[in-house]
Amino acid sequence: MPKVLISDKMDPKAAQIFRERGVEVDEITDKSPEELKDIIGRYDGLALRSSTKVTGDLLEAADNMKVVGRAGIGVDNIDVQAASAKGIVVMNTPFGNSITTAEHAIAMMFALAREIPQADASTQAGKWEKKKFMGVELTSKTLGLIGAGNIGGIVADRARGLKMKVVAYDPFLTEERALEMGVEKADLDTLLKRADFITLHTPLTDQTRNILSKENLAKTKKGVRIINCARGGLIDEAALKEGLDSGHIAGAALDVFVEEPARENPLFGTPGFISTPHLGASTTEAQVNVAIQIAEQMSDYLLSGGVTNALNMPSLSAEEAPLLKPYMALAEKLGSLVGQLAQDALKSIAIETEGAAAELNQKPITGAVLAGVMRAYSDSVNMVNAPFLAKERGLDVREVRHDREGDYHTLVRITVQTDEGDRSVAGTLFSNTEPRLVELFGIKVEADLAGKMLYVVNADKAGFIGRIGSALGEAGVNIGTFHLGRRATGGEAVLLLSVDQDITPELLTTLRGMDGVKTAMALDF
Ligand SMILES: NC(=O)c1ccc[n+]([C@@H]2O[C@H](COP(=O)([O-])OP(=O)(O)OC[C@H]3O[C@@H](n4cnc5c(N)ncnc54)[C@H](O)[C@@H]3O)[C@@H](O)[C@H]2O)c1
Ligand SMILES: O=C(O)CC[C@@H](O)C(=O)O
Repeated sequence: MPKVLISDKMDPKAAQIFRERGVEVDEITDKSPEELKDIIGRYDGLALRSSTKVTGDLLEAADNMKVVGRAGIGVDNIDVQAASAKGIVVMNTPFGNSITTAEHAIAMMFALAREIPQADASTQAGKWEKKKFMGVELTSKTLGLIGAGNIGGIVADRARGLKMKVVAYDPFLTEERALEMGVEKADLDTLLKRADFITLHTPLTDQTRNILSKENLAKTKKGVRIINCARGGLIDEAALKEGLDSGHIAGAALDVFVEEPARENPLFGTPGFISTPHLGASTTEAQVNVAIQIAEQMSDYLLSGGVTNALNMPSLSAEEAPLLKPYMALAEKLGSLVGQLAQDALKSIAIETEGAAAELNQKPITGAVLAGVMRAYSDSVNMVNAPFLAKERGLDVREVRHDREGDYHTLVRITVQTDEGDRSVAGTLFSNTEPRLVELFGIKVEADLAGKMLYVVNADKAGFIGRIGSALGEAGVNIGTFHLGRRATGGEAVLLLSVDQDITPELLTTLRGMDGVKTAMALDF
């Protein structure tokens, strides 16, 4: 009988379902990382919320682990890459707590507008300070929505019901979807300039970390009120405190913090600041939803191999799995490359297969491409829900099979339509197992997409490669592999380098300033 550990406080329904389905279950919460490491080897599955940190170090000791299940949305407490490397499926419950979290953001907005926590504390202290608490109305105010996915969409809907105007910034939001949501699509600077309230609903990624930086906070309207019920790290907390202290920011409500549990924080006690201890998902309804869903999904996988809402694996039958596995790795890498490189809202994606690839079930390949593309924008996307999300957001997805064999015995090509035109990448499998990029925006290359990489587009000029090498060397960045391609001698050339250290924003600025460089970007696979 498979054995599961529930390591965070979870609704009792989860344990009940595991037992009813024939899975043995232990509920052991509040263990230190060392204590957890000592016992993790006994379990086939780990069910958790946000407290347990599933690090590479913990997974090293998880010798029998087959599935890690997050009863919730964000998986930033799970090292998905390390789990995948160990063949452990990671699942989440992408929709179970969305309404609850959206309602928490709206509650925080009301609390800020009317200073309810402060007025409550003052009244209960016997002060009756009627003149002190002069609020603002929400009606007719502009709500700036950063991140217009599941939760952002529900917040927008509720805010419109409150007669607010909603302006949304989300690179993945199409005009059509914005229209359907009744929101105005805007760039970040416009949103910052116009919003009376700003609410954040993005995952924490390299692109969203400090999205409300000191510089961006300075661009906001005087008297703005800010809500974060998504992830700590989206706002520069020190800059937020400065803004509150100076009076530029009238109020801020945080449910999430850079360091959690946030037992101490410089923001505590700042006038205009209110907080909750990561309660976004904490309602009876949401906790029952996510507990039931995760226990059912994990039991299915452990008992019959059925896969639902996995972040690192598509739904597959037992016969297809071995044939499709290398193609899905290729498809996800190509999708991830396109997602990282295309910085505009994508309008359409065409997934073409040639040769051996065209003989296979296209759905898992498409799912893997879409999951790769959208992982740059969302951490709740997976190979199962990616096609559904793409459709919901108005993204046109086309699958084209070509019977002909081209230069390669098997090929997957992805073409995306962006505001800047069509862009296409293609890859093949070496020895039928090893994914390789063979074409990048029309330029022939040959590269493995893995780990940290640097992408540079430059004018093909003598001495350029030496200068790039020196710039990386001076920054202490070691080059692992070096791939080069060009359209024509002296024309546009691309460099794809795998590197051992992080490409810092400072290094990117240096590279972008070099003579001949048109684009320089850090990529991660
Ligand atoms: N406080 C809580 O308890 C709680 C509960 C549930 C979810 N969350 C968090 O809320 C966040 C959103 O959840 P969701 O279900 O709406 O996710 P989602 O994937 O449906 O939506 C995220 C949206 O962010 C957008 N986005 C990505 N990068 C962006 C960028 N650079 N700028 C602007 N937008 C960007 C995506 O395109 C997507 O539309 C997640 O991080 C999740 O972990 C917190
Ligand atoms: O489990 C929780 O309480 C928080 C969950 C939330 O952060 C999520 O990402 O789903």
